[in-house]
This record gives sequence, structure tokens and C-alpha cells, in this order.
Amino acid sequence: MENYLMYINGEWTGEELPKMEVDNPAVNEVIATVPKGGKKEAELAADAAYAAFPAWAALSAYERSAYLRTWFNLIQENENELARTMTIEQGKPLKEAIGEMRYANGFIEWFAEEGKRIYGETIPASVTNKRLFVHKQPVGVVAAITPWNFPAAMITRKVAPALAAGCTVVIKPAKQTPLTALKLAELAAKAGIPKGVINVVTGSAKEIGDVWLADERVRKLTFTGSTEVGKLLMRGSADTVKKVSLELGGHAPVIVTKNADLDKAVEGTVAAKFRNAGQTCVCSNRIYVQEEVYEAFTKKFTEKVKALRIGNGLEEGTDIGPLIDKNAVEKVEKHVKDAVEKGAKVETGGSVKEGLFFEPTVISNVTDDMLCMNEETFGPLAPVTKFAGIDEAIKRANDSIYGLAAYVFTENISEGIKIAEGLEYGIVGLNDGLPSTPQAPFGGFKQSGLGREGGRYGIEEFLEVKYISLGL
Ligand SMILES: NC(=O)C1=CN([C@@H]2O[C@H](COP(=O)(O)OP(=O)(O)OC[C@H]3O[C@@H](n4cnc5c(N)ncnc54)[C@H](OP(=O)(O)O)[C@@H]3O)[C@@H](O)[C@H]2O)C=CC1
Ligand SMILES: O=C(O)CCCC(=O)O
Repeated sequence: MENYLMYINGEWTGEELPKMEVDNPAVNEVIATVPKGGKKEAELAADAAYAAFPAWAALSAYERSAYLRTWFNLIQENENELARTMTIEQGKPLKEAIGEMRYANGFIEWFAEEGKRIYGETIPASVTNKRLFVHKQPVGVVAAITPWNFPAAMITRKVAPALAAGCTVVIKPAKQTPLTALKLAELAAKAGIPKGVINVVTGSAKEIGDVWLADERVRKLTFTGSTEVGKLLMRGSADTVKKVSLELGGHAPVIVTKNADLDKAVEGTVAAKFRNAGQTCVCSNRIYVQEEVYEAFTKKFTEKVKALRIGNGLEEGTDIGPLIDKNAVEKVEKHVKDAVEKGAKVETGGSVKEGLFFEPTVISNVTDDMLCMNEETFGPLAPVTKFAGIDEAIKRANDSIYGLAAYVFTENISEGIKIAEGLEYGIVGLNDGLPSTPQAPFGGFKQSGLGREGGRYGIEEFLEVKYISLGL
């Protein structure tokens, strides 16, 4: 078992602190410890990021890009080891962990280039003796608080654009998955990224978060996690009027119309639903199928789900790993029980296999009053229900406090566009179960969050707009 340290101001530190254990959820074994940092470590990290900011911001975009590119290369070289660490601390199958490492590194690659395209503007003045310019400048020190479900990508999706824009960062990874974060920091150090530019603090979420929220020097908060904690952080940012980006919960609907290619719809829905054992905020939670194809879709979908293999993520051929903890398992159990009590039929799965492993589950005859149709399940439960017309499907799909991702399957392009335009969601996969990619905007409507990550939108979140009026 390894005792990891945290990374503050270019130093590995925290040896003297109490330790927090990190488990492997597949075998319920402690695999490592990290220091339990708190107020003092959060302050030291903010001091370091603040001190490093002027020199980092003063580099040219090309110089910052070169650092990011070196970091990217090192991550690529160490992809297998990073993925293994991720599987061991998070549980996802190794093939998904490798996929996540590439996705995560894709943000570094993308933003290393995008930092070179932070364009300003000149505006025609209304008088002849003035010239009006718009510049963009880095916002300053950024606090990034990240979840356990994507231990690498949720860090790089925030840190890469922040660094490319000229910001410095303090990071608090989730307590379940700090090891991947610390290994990424180790490679950033190897890449020569100057001390203080990236800092990773492990420990008490509330103590660390409260310090950064209250710190006037932390000018931006970027968070991925539950809507509940997102709201707390948004409130906590008010006193220092920080810029805030939030990627919160989702409750993604899938709409399969009678014009869908059912094989494509089944494949896309399985991909959207069972990625990371259903523990993704863009995972589909509700599957609406037009009545003409309801039986056929449910049959094909169930067959495909039955073939998914549960197991330790390190074993070859595993499709579904364990859930992150006991609470996660209990939530899925609660949703299945509630649905069955209200009349749902279990087509496959429905119970715990062992430990934290929950069987991939399909339920049919689902109605809108069931918990699973309203609350984020965050597990491998796929509820299927029937609809008559397109307007009904759009209305039911939009009947949610969330608005992150939605999916539509149809071969009729006009119908597809009409549905996509009617959906109150930030991301729509039209015949695509996996729309996330570094060069596109990721983010939600309504209570799914604020701001966008990824693509050219993602870097704007780390920039201030400065208007300069020049009198001739
Ligand atoms: N949008 C998404 O991608 C995610 C959504 N979720 C949803 O949230 C549910 C609960 O998951 P959970 O892990 O508890 O999510 P949380 O929102 O609690 O955790 C996300 C991050 O926020 C930190 N955090 C928690 N409380 C505070 C606080 N008061 N101040 C500062 N930081 C804080 C956590 O730290 P620590 O780990 O140390 O507690 C973690 O780093 C899931 O079942 C799922 O429905 C969860 C994860 C990701
Ligand atoms: O917020 C999440 O659940 C992680 C993001 C997954 C993705 O980028 O597709």
C-alpha cells in the first residue's frame, strides 16, 4: 500500500497529516492513503497559485502551449499506468479507463492549441478621435472541485483551458479518486510546469472548499458534481463575486421514434446508459419509445443488456464494474423497488450480484410517477416507457429540473431536428449515444449547471473581457 502526498507549490507535502484511505471498490480493499488536508493546506495552495499567477500569465500563449504539449506527451506515454490506477480506485473497466485517459488528454491537446486563438476585437467608434479595443485576460486563480466518476477528464477539462488562458489552479479531487489526480500532477511537474501553477489538495471537502470560497484572490470556481453541492458552492461564491462554472446532475431522456433504425438505437442507448456502470451525468435515465416499435426495441435492448459482462475492471472482457460505494448501490435498489411496486416489469437484472456490483437492469411498463423517472439513478438501471406522438415525447422529456444531455434516435432527419430543437437540454445526441468530445461544448440548461466546458466556449470561462478606449 502506498502513502501518497499532496502537491502544493511544487512540493510533495502532508506527511505529518492524518491519512484518508482510498479503496478499490471491486474488492473492497484499501489500496492507498492520502493526507487529510484542511484549512492550512488550502490556504498554502491558494498562496502558491496567487504567487505563480503573474509569471504564468505573462508567458506567451505559445510558451504555455509548449508546457501543455509536454504534459500531454507524458500522459500519453504513461496512459496504461494512469488507466490502471483509475480502474483500481474508481472501478470502471480498464478499456473505459484507457478511453477516459485519451479523452482527458484530448482536452490538454485541444486547449494547448486553443490558447493561441484568444482573439480580441476592434470596435468602430462613433467619433473620429477614438479607437476602441477589446482584450481578453486570464481571470486569475481558479479553484477546481472535481468528482469521482471521471477522475482524469474532469480535471483536464478544467485545468487545460485554465492554464492555456494564463490562469493558475488549486484542485480538490473527490475523496474516492485522488490518486489519478496526484499522478496527473506528478506528470505536470515532470513537464516542467512551474511551481504553484497546479496545486492538488486532498482532504476535508468542506474545510478546503470554504477557504477557497472566502478567498478574494480565488477569482473563479469550476465544479463538477451533485446539484446539491453545486448550489452550496454557488451561494458560497456570492460574497466574493467569483465567476462560477457548474456541471451538475442530469436526467437524460432518450427518444426512440418509429422511424429509428432499431439496431442503431439499441447500440446508442446501451452506450449512453451503461458507460461507467451508469455513473455519468450524461447517462440516459429515461427511455421513451414510440408505441409502434416499443415491443421490438425493448426485446432487442434487453438482449444486448443481458450480454454485458459484470466483473472486476482489470479483468479482460468486463463491461460493467462495481458502483462507487454502498450508497450508490442502495440508490439503485431503491429505484428498482419503487418501480416494481408501482407496476414496472423487470426484463433483466434487478439486483446486486455481489459486493458493489449491480446487475445491468432493464425495466419496462414504466410510468412517469416512478422515482427513476424523476431522480438521477447514477447506476445501471434503464427504464423503458411508451409514447404515442412526438409532441408528447418532447413534453415528457422536458418535464425535469435538469437539462444536461438528451438523445434522439430517428432516421427521419426533419423529425430529428424538430425534436432536438424542442428539447431543453445543453447536449443532444442525434443518433449518437456518445456525443462528448474535447472540441465541443459540454454543459447544461436549468439546474444542470452554468457555463460550458470543452471547445472554444470552454476557454472563455477562464477569461475576463477588457475594453480599452483610446483617445487620439
Ligand atoms: N455531475 C456529475 O458528474 C456528478 C454527479 N454526481 C451526483 O451526485 C451524487 C452524489 O455524489 P457525490 O460524490 O456525493 O457528489 P458531490 O457533489 O458531493 O462531490 C463532488 C465533489 O464536491 C466535493 N464536495 C462535497 N461537498 C463539498 C463542500 N461542502 N464544499 C466543497 N466541496 C465539496 C466532493 O468532495 P469529497 O469527495 O471529498 O466529498 C467532490 O470533490 C451522485 O450519486 C450523483 O447523482 C456525483 C458525481 C459526479
Ligand atoms: O459529468 C460527468 O458525469 C462526466 C462527464 C462525462 C462526459 O464528459 O461525457
